[in-house]
Amino acid sequence: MSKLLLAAACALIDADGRVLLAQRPEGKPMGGLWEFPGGKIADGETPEAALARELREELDVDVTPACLSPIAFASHDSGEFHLLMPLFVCRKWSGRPKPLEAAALAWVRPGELMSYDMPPADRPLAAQLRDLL
Ligand SMILES: Nc1nc2c([nH]c(=O)n2[C@@H]2O[C@H](COP(=O)(O)OP(=O)(O)OP(=O)(O)O)[C@@H](O)[C@H]2O)c(=O)[nH]1
Repeated sequence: MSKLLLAAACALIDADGRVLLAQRPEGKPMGGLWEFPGGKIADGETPEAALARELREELDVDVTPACLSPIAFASHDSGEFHLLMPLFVCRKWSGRPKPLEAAALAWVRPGELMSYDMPPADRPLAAQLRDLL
């Protein structure tokens, strides 16, 4: 098996039930694709702490671990590494999301999630999220 890569991702859900997607910048692997905000879990970090850090760095929003609910996970082999990534949902945060690292942000209705071009690991997650919301 390729090396395990641990990451964590979060679906922020707004009051209208829309999901926040972030577009990966061109020049990064999978540039241009739409993903859930998040990133790699550092050594010694919990998934929740990694997400709180990443959401602050990427979006300038603050979340508390108590507001993060895990709903699904991706287990996907890219050839180069095997990604293991829990997906959390979060309905309560502080701050207004800004694209500090993403090329763009989009608030997406659950029924439209599958029309966004996403990394392969995300497609089953998006389908589960759509069915859940
Ligand atoms: N954040 C995030 N990463 C994802 C998703 N789907 C997916 O395959 N990944 C992969 O998970 C890994 C971690 O993501 P990342 O590149 O955002 O992590 P990071 O911010 O720590 O990266 P960097 O510091 O190397 O730029 C990457 O290989 C990324 O391609 C997703 O929905 N959200």
